[in-house]
Amino acid sequence: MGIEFVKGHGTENDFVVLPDPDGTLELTDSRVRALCDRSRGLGADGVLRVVPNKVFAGSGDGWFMDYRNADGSIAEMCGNGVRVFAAYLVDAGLASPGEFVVGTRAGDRPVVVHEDGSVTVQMGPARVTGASAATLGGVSFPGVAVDVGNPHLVCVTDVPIASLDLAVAPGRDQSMFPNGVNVEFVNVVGPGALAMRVHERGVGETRSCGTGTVAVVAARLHQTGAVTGQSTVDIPGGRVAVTIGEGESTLTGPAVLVARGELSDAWWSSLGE
Ligand SMILES: N[C@@H](CCC[C@H](N)C(=O)O)C(=O)O
Repeated sequence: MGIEFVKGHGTENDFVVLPDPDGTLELTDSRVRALCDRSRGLGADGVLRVVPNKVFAGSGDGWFMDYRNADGSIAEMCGNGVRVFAAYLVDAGLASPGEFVVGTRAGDRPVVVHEDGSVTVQMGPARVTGASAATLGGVSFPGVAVDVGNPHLVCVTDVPIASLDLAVAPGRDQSMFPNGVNVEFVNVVGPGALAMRVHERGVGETRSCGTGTVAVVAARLHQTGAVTGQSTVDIPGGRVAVTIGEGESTLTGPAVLVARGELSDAWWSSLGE
């Protein structure tokens, strides 16, 4: 019997979900790259391995989201991924609708799966850590560095984001972001309304980044001298709502399960370990 998978997305940031209740799946970097490849695999921005906390961490109840970027690298947190992960747990009967907690490398993330299928995630603190700049096409974009468990550089600009070429990774200050960074370009489109495009570390341009949307709202509030507030964020894949509180943030948006199936054993084995 092949390995079970589910395909899903959150505002078109898409994932292959791999249930691994015994923690026995050999999820190598090369297997992640093959799964995420849109020509030779299923195609996705990342992989969400579903493993019990007690298997992953040796203790605890509930489930751990073992997130991998499309290039096989590990990231601390994924805001769209955790919504899809929560929707999968409910759909699979592994959690009840309503409130529960998902384990991540950035810490526990309480989630609420709503009746309409949207999911609210308590994303933890969004910490402004400094100022930096991204370069794109020879142009320097001043930015605000924000840590949402993973690193972000938020560049609010008057240049229309639709005009930017994000096919290549923006340049960054290597000493400030030695492990890479997710870079967001943001236009202010109204009071409490932002629009964003993102180049994700380990992936490339994606149609949405949940941690990125939290980072841009925190950065925009910081620029305007505010500590708390809320905003919608439009991304190419849809819209999410973000609230920044004192030392806490929440993200609400859709989570869609698209398909389920089995990986071919022969294909999986051919990828090696
Ligand atoms: N798409 C995600 C972020 C995934 C991790 C990121 N690429 C990183 O390396 O930090 C999201 O929705 O937050």
